[in-house]
Amino acid sequence: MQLPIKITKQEILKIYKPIPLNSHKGIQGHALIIGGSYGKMGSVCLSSKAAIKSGCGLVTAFIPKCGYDILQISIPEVMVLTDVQENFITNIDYTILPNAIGIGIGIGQEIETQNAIQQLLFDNKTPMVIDAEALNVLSLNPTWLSLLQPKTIITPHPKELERLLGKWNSEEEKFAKTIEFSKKFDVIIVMKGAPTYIIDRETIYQNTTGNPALATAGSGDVLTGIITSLLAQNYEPIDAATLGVYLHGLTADIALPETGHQSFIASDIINYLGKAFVTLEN
Ligand SMILES: NC(=O)C1=CN([C@@H]2O[C@H](COP(=O)(O)OP(=O)(O)OC[C@H]3O[C@@H](n4cnc5c(N)ncnc54)[C@H](OP(=O)(O)O)[C@@H]3O)[C@@H](O)[C@H]2O)[C@@H](O)CC1
Ligand SMILES: Nc1ncnc2c1ncn2[C@@H]1O[C@H](COP(=O)(O)OP(=O)(O)O)[C@@H](O)[C@H]1O
Ligand SMILES: [Mg+2]
Repeated sequence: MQLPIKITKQEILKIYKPIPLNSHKGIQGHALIIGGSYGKMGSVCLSSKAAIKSGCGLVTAFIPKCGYDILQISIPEVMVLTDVQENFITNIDYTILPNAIGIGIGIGQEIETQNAIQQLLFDNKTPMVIDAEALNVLSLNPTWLSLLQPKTIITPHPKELERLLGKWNSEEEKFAKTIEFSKKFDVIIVMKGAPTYIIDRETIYQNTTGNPALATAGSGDVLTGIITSLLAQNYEPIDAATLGVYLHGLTADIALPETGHQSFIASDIINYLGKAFVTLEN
């Protein structure tokens, strides 16, 4: 196994692209966040707000009907498309042309939702981030993994990773299985944890930012929004993954003196994104 490449500020500055002075929302990228179900609309609010706060020009959320008012009132900057069903997603039908898709947060595992995910994977050619219950749906239907476009980014926490790979008996075996999976399906795996590692075939990246303040509900949903936004802005998938993970952790490091570990919540990741981006301009 190769030694991990540390994701430091020095490495990040090699890939970070400041926003051009003459940019406008039409060329800053359009991110589509697909997720949500009854009782889990907060995850989509967090993810789509994180996306619009990470530099893309437009964000659309595709959600079940029950989330319409919630989304529109929580984040007026985000556009909303709804499924025909009230409480969960059954048919992912849209006519917009997003530059990146983030799917899975709060989406649930209803059989109709599983079928809708399969249909999207059949049709989709857009760069994609797959998280949360969309990963569990892939674990339940492993043959669908062959539908993923090359360099799709998946962002499992340890339990989601275990559902995809099966159990491991040591850290070494976990990395070996993850590398094998990345090679087999040509996907980038963000192995969330403390620290987070990113696996791109045999290359391993190790994040250097973040702290236990991030151990709070919704912090992964926010990460999905950030990475999807960067993908929509035309970052290469591996660069979107490393920059996204670095900025996500950095928000918690910057916030810590003010919030402590305890009072930092997922919305604070979004609140501190601006300060995290500013460190890359100096
Ligand atoms: N406000 C909202 O709308 C929110 C909505 N959300 C949405 O809810 C959906 C379900 O997501 P989820 O991750 O809570 O459920 P699930 O996959 O069963 O994992 C839980 C189990 O996994 C484990 N585990 C997790 N992390 C681990 C670690 N670091 N290290 C080790 N183990 C770890 C741990 O298992 P245990 O250790 O207890 O066996 C834990 O009990 C999803 O769609 C998400 O987007 C949430 O984001 C919250 C805010
Ligand atoms: N102790 C910790 N140190 C650093 N990062 C952490 C720690 N605990 C959690 N995180 C980060 O928080 C995020 C949690 O993601 P996830 O479990 O998917 O949360 P949720 O599904 O509630 O949004 C991951 O990015 C993970 O790396
Ligand atoms: Mg999660």
